[in-house]
Amino acid sequence: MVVLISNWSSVQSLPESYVFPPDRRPGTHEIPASNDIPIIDLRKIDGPDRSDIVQQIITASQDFGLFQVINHGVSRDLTDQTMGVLREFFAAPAEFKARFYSNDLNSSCRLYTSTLNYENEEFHYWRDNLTHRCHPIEDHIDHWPENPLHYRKVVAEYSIESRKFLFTILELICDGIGLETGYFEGEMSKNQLVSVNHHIPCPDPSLTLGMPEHCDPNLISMLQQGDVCGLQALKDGQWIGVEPLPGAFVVIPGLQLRVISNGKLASAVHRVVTDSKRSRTTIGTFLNPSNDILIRPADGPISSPAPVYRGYTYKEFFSAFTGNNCEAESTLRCFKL
Ligand SMILES: O=C(O)CCC(=O)C(=O)O
Ligand SMILES: [Fe+2]
Repeated sequence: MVVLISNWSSVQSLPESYVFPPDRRPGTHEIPASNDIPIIDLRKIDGPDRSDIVQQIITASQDFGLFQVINHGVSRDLTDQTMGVLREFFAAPAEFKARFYSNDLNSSCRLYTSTLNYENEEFHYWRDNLTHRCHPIEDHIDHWPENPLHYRKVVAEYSIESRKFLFTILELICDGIGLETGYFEGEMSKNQLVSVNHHIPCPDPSLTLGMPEHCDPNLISMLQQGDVCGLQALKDGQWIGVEPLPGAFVVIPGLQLRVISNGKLASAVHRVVTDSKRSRTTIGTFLNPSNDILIRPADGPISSPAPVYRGYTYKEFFSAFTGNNCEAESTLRCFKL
């Protein structure tokens, strides 16, 4: 069994297998958190300001492919409790965590380190990951950790609330790009994952990464960052830091939104750098289409004058994505008309 980094009690120097080739290292140049990343306030979503909020979301998705959301309606109590039980999970004894070790994409709960391809990868990423399948909850919850106390109850409530939040954002996007209400319901968003990244303090953040540069291949993602910096997004060829705002969610439209919007919405390229002093835990919630659903640019003005991608099943897309080393542009080229 692979050794999780969360099982290491103290690491004085970066093991060789985590040292990236020089051209792929993040380096020592400090990347500050950017004030430019749009922050969308949902407080007035039910009043006359709704159309303004819709416009802010569309502009942020076009310009950055990523934005932060405050006053999103998920209680601080719940986000804090969820972070609490997940951090306790990673602090638990190695023997307890070993029960969840798996790299099977279909398992209801899987724990692994670096990537699912640990055995064959050239170098490792500085992270452990625990992914829960969570929709419908009753199909999966019995396979989630049962410790610490209330773990299942808290993570289940979080997954329900985060799903509601993502549907609120998707409805606003529907309004903004002229799709009928409910376009993203059903098979389009059938599979939901709560994916937790945990990074222990890293002896040399300049030499390694917590997650590679990537776009999310799914429909849409949200992230609860905790309070340690690490997420960076690529904007106009430069990396910019995404500030961990207390209580905020980061939203990242996935590549499926890019295709459905006929290329009008962007999906930010992002990566995770490590921290030398503090451990970092983040909670991602991903909505994914079901494997056999047909994805294509939506009908209507959004696809005018003509669709630029052909239709495909999500299964086909995902297989092209992994076949293209999870690189967004080369994957999308396979579906360009
Ligand atoms: O942990 C983070 O800050 C980002 C995670 C992420 O990009 C992902 O899981 O796809
Ligand atoms: Fe991501």
